Amino acid sequence: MCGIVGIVGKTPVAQSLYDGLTVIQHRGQDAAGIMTIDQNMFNLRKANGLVRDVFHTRHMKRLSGNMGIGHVRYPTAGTSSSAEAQPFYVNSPFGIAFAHNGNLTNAHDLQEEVFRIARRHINTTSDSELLLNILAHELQQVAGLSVTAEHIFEVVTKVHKKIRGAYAVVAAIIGQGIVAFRDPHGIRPLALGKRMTELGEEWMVASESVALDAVGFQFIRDVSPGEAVYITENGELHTRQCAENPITSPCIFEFVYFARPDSFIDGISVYASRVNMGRRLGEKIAREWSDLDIDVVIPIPETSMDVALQIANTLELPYRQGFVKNRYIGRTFIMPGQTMRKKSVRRKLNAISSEFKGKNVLLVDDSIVRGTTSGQIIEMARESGAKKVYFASAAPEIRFPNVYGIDMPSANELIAYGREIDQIADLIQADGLIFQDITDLVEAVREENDSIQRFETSVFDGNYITGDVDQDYLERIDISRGEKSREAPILQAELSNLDMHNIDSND
Ligand SMILES: O=P(O)(O)OC[C@H]1O[C@H](OP(=O)(O)OP(=O)(O)O)[C@H](O)[C@@H]1O
Ligand SMILES: NC(=O)CC[C@H](N)C(=O)O
Ligand SMILES: [Mg+2]
Repeated sequence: MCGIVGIVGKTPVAQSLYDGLTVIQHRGQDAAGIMTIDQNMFNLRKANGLVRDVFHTRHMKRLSGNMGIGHVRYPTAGTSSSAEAQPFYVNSPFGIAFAHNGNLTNAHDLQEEVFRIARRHINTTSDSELLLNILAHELQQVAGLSVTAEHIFEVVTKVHKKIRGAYAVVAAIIGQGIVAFRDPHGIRPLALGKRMTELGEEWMVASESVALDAVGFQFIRDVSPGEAVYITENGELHTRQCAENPITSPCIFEFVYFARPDSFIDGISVYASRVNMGRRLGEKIAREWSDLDIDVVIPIPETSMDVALQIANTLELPYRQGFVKNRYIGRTFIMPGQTMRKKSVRRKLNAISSEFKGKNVLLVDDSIVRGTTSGQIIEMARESGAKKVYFASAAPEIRFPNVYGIDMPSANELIAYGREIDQIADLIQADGLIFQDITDLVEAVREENDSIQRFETSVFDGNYITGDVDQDYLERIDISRGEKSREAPILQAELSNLDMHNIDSND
């Protein structure tokens, strides 16, 4: 679920890009990068790691210039190699730096086309490098010695026709400006903001509005699904709808888990949607478990806290913090590899025994995906002396792989795949287990903006809105990206031999 930022400023932008990336760090913990443009030169720093570890003072000094883009990566295609960290770069036409959040579903077909039609070489297995080369090829076809807004809109229109899947993109074209666009379904989010300075207007795009807040940009609006935004290096804004049939269908998992609660996506407060999820799930618990003897509601930090508090309010039960989160450990779900995810749960969360001893507890999480967290947390609650442990999930059962930028390529890894609720409860050792209904989840989010008719809900119902995902496709990604394929260390080592950058991004 990577995060992207881009700024066209009047003064150096590196610090704002850095600060913007730190507040969307929750979208990707594997790699980070910033590319700026100064006097007709790109400056790049990217590497594996968190934002605070990748950029040191010496890198920040090198990232001069008033225009630039940044990325935090959560790999959902290709490998975790630093060669696939973003931004990516191509030298023609003009020189383009590029960052992408999402996942293409027709990357396989495009790969061949890029070589056959454009004679372009892709040096990684990243779908984002592919997308950059398609964009570059189309720009090459239309632009002369400079780029106009018309060129950009023509190019994005063509790109929409060629590629399928989820993409929110920002690209900086040297000597010209920054272009940003969102796929015609608007699966991944993208917000536009403005900052007034004495020297004039500065513009920023970012995956989440919270990144704009953090660096003093005022949220203007979401980039519409299918729309392209072009900001010239002088700060003129041009926008146009470039998709023939845009249908707003944002990914519902952004609201369940990915986005920060203080962000607004497509006019919806992520926080308010989570409170609604809590209310609706609380009502379901009251309806279906009226005879249950719950003493206390306890959240599983961090994302479920807003939901759990509302469940407690709805059920008129006490809400207590039974687990303490180690603030130096990030999100476990977006870590690569099941071994690392499993180990991290206990390092990340520790129980306060007194909150469990002799009590019947209702544990609340935003979602149960592989069951890594819930299984271990229930064990911890019992070790701490809980009498009974009930479990509630603010999202419905996740039974289908994700192909749009969440790393769940294989149904077999999902604990709810092929299982009924009581079988899942047995596996995680819960005394009772309840999931939100899909209609309630959708309505909880829609309550905040009922003009949105549809959400991307494939992980719950197997309905892939881009219309190009069939069983064959799912089997292919299962083989290429499933847990087994990632356990092949040779592949990783071989690929890191190809860590080549034509701009210095190292120390
Ligand atoms: O069933 P699983 O495969 O364990 O996945 C679901 C869990 O992973 C996420 O937490 P995470 O630790 O990533 O982040 P958080 O601190 O934001 O809750 C999510 O909030 C659930 O707790
Ligand atoms: N989660 C994402 O947005 C990832 C972007 C891209 N598919 C990558 O793997 O680098
Ligand atoms: Mg969690």
